[in-house]
Amino acid sequence: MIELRDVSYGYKSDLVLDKINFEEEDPIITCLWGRNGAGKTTLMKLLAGLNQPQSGDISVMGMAPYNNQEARRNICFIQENQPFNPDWKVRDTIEIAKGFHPNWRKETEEQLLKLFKLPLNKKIKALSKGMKTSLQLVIGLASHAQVTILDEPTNGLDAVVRKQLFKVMLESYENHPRHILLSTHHINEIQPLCESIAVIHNHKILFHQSIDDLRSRGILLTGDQKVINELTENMNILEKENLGHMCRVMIDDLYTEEWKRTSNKYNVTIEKADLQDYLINITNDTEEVLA
Ligand SMILES: Nc1ncnc2c1ncn2[C@@H]1O[C@H](COP(=O)(O)OP(=O)(O)OP(=O)(O)O)[C@@H](O)[C@H]1O
Repeated sequence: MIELRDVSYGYKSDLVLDKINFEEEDPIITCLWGRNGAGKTTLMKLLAGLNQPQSGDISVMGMAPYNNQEARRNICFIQENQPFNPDWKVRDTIEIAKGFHPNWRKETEEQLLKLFKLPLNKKIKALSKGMKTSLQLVIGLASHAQVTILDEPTNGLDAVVRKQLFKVMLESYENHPRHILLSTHHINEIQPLCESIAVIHNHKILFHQSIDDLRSRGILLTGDQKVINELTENMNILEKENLGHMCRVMIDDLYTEEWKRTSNKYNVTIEKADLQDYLINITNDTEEVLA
């Protein structure tokens, strides 16, 4: 459905994406995770055909998206600050968006409008941040575009609405599978939705894998420093904190039954590391983490 081959892109002399490769063959919900400025929006704009790669090839449903109206009919890209006309009403904005998306589904539109309680007669400039995000989501999801790209889709939404939104999004995806790419830097809230995750770091796709596999990575061990040092020798230590003669470390390994047995044997406490903390640590290039 989407494919990027050796794609590079930068702004003036700043390289953002360096010969990246990324592919999703089937309908799937993918989370694109990266730290601030990692290049998530840049990648999304390339996929949406708003920018042209400086080298490499992009294919969306078999077509290069840049400057290609036919390819763009398959794509709905909702940016973080969607440039809606501030003087349009919510109702008009939805009507105009409909014209760009041949797969538009009225029932998804109505379901989401009800969920968000959006005031149809209000002008864009009079909407709160959460209302603007809600409007973007109505368009993004009701478009039923084969490739739906949502940049930071939950900004400004409260916890209750976010939960309901995820339910609607999953139902809509299950009834009408399509590729949904969501960017975030808060994986914990979005991970129940996603089947795969791609992490951008240092201009590259650091990894792209199933979210289930990622969930089992990252272990926290707490215990006597000497014992922990021996247990973790030659391991990739992501974080270390000394607490008197005790210490607590995060290691990059699978949280397995074997690790549980080992920690029990050596009187060391073992916990599964929080996913967001794990991602932050594996994308932390500063030396002090390991001090
Ligand atoms: N129009 C632009 N002109 C110049 N530099 C830009 C432009 N847009 C983005 N950049 C730079 O490109 C890099 C990647 O930005 P991008 O917005 O793609 O990252 P991001 O992962 O979406 O970040 P965030 O999570 O903070 O939204 C950053 O260093 C940013 O400053």
